Amino acid sequence: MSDQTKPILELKDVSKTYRVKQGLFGRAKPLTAVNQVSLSLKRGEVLGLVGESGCGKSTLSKILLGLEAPTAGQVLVDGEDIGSQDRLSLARRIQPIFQDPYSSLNPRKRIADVIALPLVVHGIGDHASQMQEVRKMLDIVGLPARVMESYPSQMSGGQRQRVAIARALIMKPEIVICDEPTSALDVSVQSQILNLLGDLRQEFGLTYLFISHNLAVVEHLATRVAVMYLGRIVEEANVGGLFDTPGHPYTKALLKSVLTPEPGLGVPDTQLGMAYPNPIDPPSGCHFHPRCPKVMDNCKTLAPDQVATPEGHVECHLFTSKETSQNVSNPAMPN
Ligand SMILES: Nc1ncnc2c1ncn2[C@@H]1O[C@H](COP(=O)(O)OP(=O)(O)OP(=O)(O)O)[C@@H](O)[C@H]1O
Repeated sequence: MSDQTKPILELKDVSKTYRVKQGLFGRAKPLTAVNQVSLSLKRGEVLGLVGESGCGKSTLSKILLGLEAPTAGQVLVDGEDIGSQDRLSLARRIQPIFQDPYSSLNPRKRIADVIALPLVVHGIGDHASQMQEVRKMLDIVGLPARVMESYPSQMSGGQRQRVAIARALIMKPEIVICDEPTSALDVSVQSQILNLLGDLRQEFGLTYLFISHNLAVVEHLATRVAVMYLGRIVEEANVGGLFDTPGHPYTKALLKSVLTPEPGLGVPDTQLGMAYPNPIDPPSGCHFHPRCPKVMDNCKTLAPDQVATPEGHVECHLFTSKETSQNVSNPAMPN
């Protein structure tokens, strides 16, 4: 039996830099989408990864699924580097559920074939046993067996997301990367899918990386939360701590955005004024400083170090600066 206390998923200083050409004759410039990210998930944990559009969430999920190679750093599953694993063993360990089930399901395939696809691709079982597995999975996700003959276009958004969940679980993975799994759904259907994901986690002991720009959705499922800004994890904490005593000014802005109307829709309205920076030309010092309501002089020139907090860690000069030394007795709460 595997060691339950050891991390099942570990990212060690993972970075991804693309070379991006600007204009027809421009020279390619580096764009760092993921910048020295370290994360660790224990079996059964749900780590929520939150941040605005463009912060690097999807790039990180592609790295975890083996769809992109990191430029630097290591991803370990059960202590093994994913770079050294073949596609089948990786697929047996990590499976994705994407945002828009319509575009991630082949519209020309019957639901039975959509769900069986991972088994077919990896040559697992014969047709009869694959169809038996599909029936089992449909039952698990709460769909009747008769939908096997249907096509994605004949199903509702919620039903399609159940199909996507069945397809992910048919490989009996240990880890599921849920990339905005409810953002494309009506608010009423969102909670049904979140409840289903919660139940499945209990039943199968799954570990989730739950990616979302919506903290309200993350609060529903996550045990811990990592907040990402311009490729870096700027704060990580247990879910209760992050919501009760957020440390980073960016986390506070994201939390305020949860209170805006229609929390499930669109990108968060962070009320931070300036637009999100372009990662091809990141601000100096702390990348958040041009938008930060608490900006200090050293924020403009110095990148903040990671500081431990009672709940996790944070990267912000408010936690290290002499200007806030009066708060050092409670480093989670500079005002
Ligand atoms: N293949 C690529 N080539 C060049 N730049 C890329 C590539 N993929 C992503 N990027 C850039 O990397 C940054 C992070 O993108 P990413 O899609 O990971 O962010 P995100 O947080 O998932 O955003 P969204 O929620 O909109 O999907 C963006 O500036 C994006 O333009």
